[in-house]
Amino acid sequence: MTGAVRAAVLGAGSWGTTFAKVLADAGCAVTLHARRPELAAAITADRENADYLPGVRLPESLRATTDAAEALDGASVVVLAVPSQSLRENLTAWTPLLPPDASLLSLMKGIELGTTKRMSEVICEVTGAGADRVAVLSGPNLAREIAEEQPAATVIACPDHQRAAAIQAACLTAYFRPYTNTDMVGCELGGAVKNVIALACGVAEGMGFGDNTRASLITRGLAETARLGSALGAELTTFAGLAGLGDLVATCSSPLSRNRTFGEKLGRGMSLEEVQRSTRQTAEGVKSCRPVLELGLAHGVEMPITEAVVRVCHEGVTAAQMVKEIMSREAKAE
Ligand SMILES: NC(=O)C1=CN([C@@H]2O[C@H](COP(=O)(O)OP(=O)(O)OC[C@H]3O[C@@H](n4cnc5c(N)ncnc54)[C@H](O)[C@@H]3O)[C@@H](O)[C@H]2O)C=CC1
Ligand SMILES: O=C(CO)COP(=O)(O)O
Repeated sequence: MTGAVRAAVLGAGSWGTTFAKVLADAGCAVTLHARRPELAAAITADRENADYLPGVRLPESLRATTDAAEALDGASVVVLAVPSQSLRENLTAWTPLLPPDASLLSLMKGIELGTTKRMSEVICEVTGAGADRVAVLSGPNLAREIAEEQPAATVIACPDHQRAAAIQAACLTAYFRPYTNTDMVGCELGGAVKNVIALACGVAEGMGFGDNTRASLITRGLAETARLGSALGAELTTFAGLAGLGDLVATCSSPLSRNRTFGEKLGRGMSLEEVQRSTRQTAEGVKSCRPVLELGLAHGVEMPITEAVVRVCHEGVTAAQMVKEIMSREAKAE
C-alpha cells in the first residue's frame, strides 16, 4: 500500500462503512472508526458489518478500530459519517487528532438544530479549518445499493476545485462515479432538504397514495429546495444535478430510504415515538426539518412541504390533516 492515499472514515454506520469500502476498492489505505469494540473487531475478523450491512463482504484491506488516533494517523482524507446532530460533539473530541492539512469530507445530509448551520459550517467552526479544506459528498447514494456495487454517480463539492478533484480520484471505482462541483451550499442543501421531502413522500405512501402524489411532492419539493438555495447563494443548476434532483428522486422512491420508510410508518398512523423506537438508524429529516424551516423563515422563503413535515413530526398534526393543509393552500402560478 506504499504511496496509496490514506483515508480515515469516522462513523461505521451504513454509509460510513459503505464509503470506506468504496475508498478501499479505489485503492486507498482505509481505517474505519467504530464506537463499539465488538463491531470494530467483527469488521476486521469477519469482513462484514452485520449490524448495518449484513451480507456485504468488505475488502481485506479495510481496517477497523475504536481508537480515533489510530484511524487518523497519517490520513490525508478524513471522512465524517456520523449523524448530523452528533457531529459537533464527535468532532470536538477528534479535532486535536486531525492531521493538519487533511481534507475534511462530509458525507452527512442534515442541518444542525439550534444553529441552522450546514455540516461544512460546523466542521470549519469546530476544527478551525479554512473553508477550502472542507468538502461534501452528496448524490443518489443509497448505501446498500453502493455496497452491492450497483453503478451510481455522486458529487464532490469543495470551493477548492483541486481538492475536490483529488478526492474524486481517491474514490473513483468501476461502480462509483463522482463528479466535482464548487457549490457547497447547493450540494449540502440538496442533501438535507431531500430527506424532509422523502419523509413527506413516505407519509403519502403510508396513506396509500400513488405515483401522482409522489411526483407532485418531488417536483414541488425541488421548487422549495431551489428557492431556499437561491436565497442562500447556491447555484440553481446544482438542484437539477445529482445532489439535487438525483438524490431527491432516489430517496423519495426507494424503500431502502430510512427517511421515506420513517414517513411511511407515520402515514400508517404510528406516532413519532413509536417509529423512533422501531429503528436504530438515522432518519436525518426528522430533526433537520425544523432548522430547514427556520432557514426558510429567516430568508423569507415559503417551504410548505417542509412546514407540513414539521407539523406532522413535531406538532401532533395527523397525516390526514397534513394533506388537507397542503391541498387547501391558496391557488397560485407555478
Ligand atoms: N445510509 C445511506 O444510504 C446514506 C447516508 N447518508 C448520510 O450519512 C450520514 C450518516 O448516516 P448513516 O451512516 O446512514 O447512519 P447510521 O445510522 O447507519 O450510522 C450512524 C453511525 O454514527 C455513529 N455515531 C457516532 N456518534 C453517534 C451519536 N452520538 N449518536 C448516534 N450515532 C453515532 C453510529 O455508531 C453509527 O456508526 C447521515 O447524515 C446520512 O444522511 C448519505 C448518503 C447515503
Ligand atoms: O441519502 C441517502 C441516499 O442518497 C439515504 O437516504 P436515507 O437517509 O433516507 O436512507
